Formats: sequence, structure tokens, C-alpha cells
Amino acid sequence: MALDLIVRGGTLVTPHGPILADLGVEDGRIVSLALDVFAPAREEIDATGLHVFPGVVDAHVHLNEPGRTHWEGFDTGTRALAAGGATSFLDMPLNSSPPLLDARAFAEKRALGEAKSRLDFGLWGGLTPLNLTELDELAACGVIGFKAFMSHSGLDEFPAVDDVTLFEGMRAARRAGLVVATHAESDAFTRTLSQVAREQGRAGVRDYLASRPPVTEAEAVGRAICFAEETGAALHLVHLSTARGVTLAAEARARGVDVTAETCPHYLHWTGEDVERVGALLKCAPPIRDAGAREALWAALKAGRIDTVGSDHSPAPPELKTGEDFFAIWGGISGAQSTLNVLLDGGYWQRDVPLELVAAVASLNPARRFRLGSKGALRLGADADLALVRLDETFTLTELHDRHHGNPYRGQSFRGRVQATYLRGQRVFAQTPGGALFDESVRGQLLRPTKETA
Ligand SMILES: NC(=O)N[C@H]1NC(=O)NC1=O
Ligand SMILES: [Zn+2]
Ligand SMILES: [Zn+2]
Repeated sequence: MALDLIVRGGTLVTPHGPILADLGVEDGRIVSLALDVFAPAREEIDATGLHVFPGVVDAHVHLNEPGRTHWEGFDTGTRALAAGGATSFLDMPLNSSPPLLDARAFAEKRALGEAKSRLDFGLWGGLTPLNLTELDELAACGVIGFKAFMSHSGLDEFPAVDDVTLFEGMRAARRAGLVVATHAESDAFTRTLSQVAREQGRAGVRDYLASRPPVTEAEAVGRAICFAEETGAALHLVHLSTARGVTLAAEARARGVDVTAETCPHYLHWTGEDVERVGALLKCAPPIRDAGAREALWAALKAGRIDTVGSDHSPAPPELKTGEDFFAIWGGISGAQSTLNVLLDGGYWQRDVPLELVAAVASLNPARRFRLGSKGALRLGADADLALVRLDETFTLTELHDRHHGNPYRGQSFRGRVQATYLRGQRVFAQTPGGALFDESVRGQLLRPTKETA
């Protein structure tokens, strides 16, 4: 019987390291991994000279649909993701409007995703003081987990949790067997420091950065860990901007707390000086820090203490990314397209991060943490989600696929370029001499966490 697809002669980035082998696909799944796959196939790809990565599993994006599709949406957002080698993603409960706080909002977003997403997707539910009573129902719908903000989210319709809400939410999440993800910045610090700066008329880039000092993150991380330890809930700390936050997570894990740590490409790629130079396109929360903090994050990643790297792709229209008052500008970076570029250039090429570790933080670990059974690795039986990469090609990123192209990575030079992306054996993206090519017929499916295993 003929296979659907054979990827021949590539270097497969497996969890055990790179191996030169062929990969056979049948019904969207990987059915053979061998030095030579002999079976006939309907389609063959010559991957000689290419590395085959498992498709990136971006566990942290804001595609903002419904309600803020003019900021970003499933169509353009998944173009950017696919061009960056991603094959699945987990969408945050904000900045869609309404935010995903109940079963009705889940159904609406799910239908839009199934109609428009080019990639497989899971949906985060929100955990806010408004919807504590909805968590069981959201779990039944199939949310990936619950996302809470410990400081202002930027949108009043998605209020931050107070301590009791976070604690009670963790108890509910534990009962449902789901992860709680926290945006861990202390509201007390960020609120007071930004208020004082603005009252004094200090509203520049450096004033903003200084209004969210590292202790803001450390304190909130410590508090979230304390609640997770007490409730037994699984905690995922998103977008850690400091190695101190990562260390707090590692210490807690060592004493048995179920906690994982995410960082983002922007904390690995940029510094505060870049924010001063580039401006609003690099405004985010927590803020980008200095070069020393960046190196400490890379060291933590290399030591295996960072579990996942997610883009926190959160773009906004150009008019929200400009202005004299840096505090008033939308916080969020458009990064969905460049996660693998940052990990390969900054990690593999510049800092000797092994390829299997790149694949672990980008694909395997998020798939495991969020129980996406068929995702995350090149192994028999897994979905044939592939990113074909020419590892030694240096290129300048000029063609951006997010909605507004208000993208700080434009013009950045990277070594390691995605040539094509396959979702369950179907090509969704290809880099051609004439530019990017997207296959318009491929649609993603909803991902739900698989049953818990011991
Ligand atoms: N609402 C939203 O997307 N917020 C994100 N943006 C950012 O810079 N940090 C976040 O948490
Ligand atoms: Zn956040
Ligand atoms: Zn986010």
C-alpha cells in the first residue's frame, strides 16, 4: 500500500538528537522513521540538506478573535505562525471580545477557529473574579487550562485576580485536572510605580521599564507558587522575564510543586537599549530587561530549567502602538513568526543550544505540559506536523504575515530559515523564490487535553 508522503534524506530532530532518516506519513500520522523508507508514496519531498523539526507548539498567542479581529485574527495570525514553523497553538482568553470566560464564548471562538485557523488550536479559558463559577463548565468544554492576570491585563473586561480568586481558581483547576497559567507581576508594584511616574510627568521608555522592576515578577511568582503548593494545582508561569523567576520555579519543582516556566523570544533576543531605540513595537509586560538578564535567561534555558518558549504574540493596530506617553501605548509584541528563528540563531548558532533542546522548549514540552497527545515530537504514531528548516541559511526577515506588520523583527537577520511547514502531512506554508506560499485548503482542528496519565 502506498504512503501519502515520504520526506526523504532530511536530518530529523528527534527528542534523542538529530538523525539522518526518512519519514513516512499515512493519514496525517508518522508511520515510518527509517534510514530508507522503501514503500511507494503519492508524494515525496527531497529534504536533503534540510533539518526536519517537529512543528512548533506555541502555547501562548493572542489572536483576538472574535471582537478584535482588526488587531489580529485566526487567518493572519496563523499565517504568521505557519511561516515560523508552527503547526499548533494555544489561544489566550483575551484579547478577544468577549473574553473567553464561559461556555458560550468558548463555542463562539471554537467555531471561528474551525472555520479560519490554518493550524490546530487549543483554547485557554480565563480565570478572573467574574467567572469563578464557570470554571467547571469551561473544563467540560475542553479548555487547555485557565489563564489569570495578577496585574492589570490592559483590558478592563479581563480583570486581574485577587489572591482569594487565584487560590480558589487553583482549587477548581486541580479538581478539573487542568493547569493554571499566571501572568505574574505584582499589581501593588506596577500600579503604584506607574502612577507615581505618570504623576511626575515621567512617561518615557526608561520610566516605563523602571515601573516594572524585576522584584515585581519575583514577588508574584513566589505568591503563585505558594498557592500552587497549598492547593496542589499545576502552575504554568508564562513569559518569565528574569532568571530569578525561573530559579524560583526550579526550586519549587525540586520540592514537589507541579510548576513549569515559560519565557518568550523577545526576552531572549532584545534588551532595554533596543526598546529605547525601537520604541513602541517592543513595549510589553513584563518589560524587556538588560543584556545581563538576557544572558541569564539563555543560561537557564541551556541548563534545561525553562520548560517552554511561547511567543506571547499580542499585536495591535498601528494607532495603538504610537504616542508620546509610553505608559498609554498597547503592551504586546508581534512575534508569532519568529520564535524558531530566535531559538536557532540566538540559541543554536550563537550559544550552542543543542537542536533537541530547541525542539523541546518549542514543541515537545508544551505538547506534554498541555497534554496534546499527538503533538510535539517526531515519533511513530504522532501527527506529521513538520517544520523543514535550512539551518545554515542566513536571511533578513522582510516578509511578515501578521495583520499589521507592525513587527519589531522586521529587518532582523537570522541564521536558520523555515522552508516549509506541514500540518498532519499537508503543506500549509512554503518559502519559494517568489515569496511565501500558503495552502488555502488546510484547516486546523480543536485540540483538547487528553486524559491525565499517572
Ligand atoms: N492583553 C495582552 O495581550 N497582554 C500581553 N501583552 C503583553 O505585553 N503582556 C501581556 O500579558
Ligand atoms: Zn501576560
Ligand atoms: Zn500573553
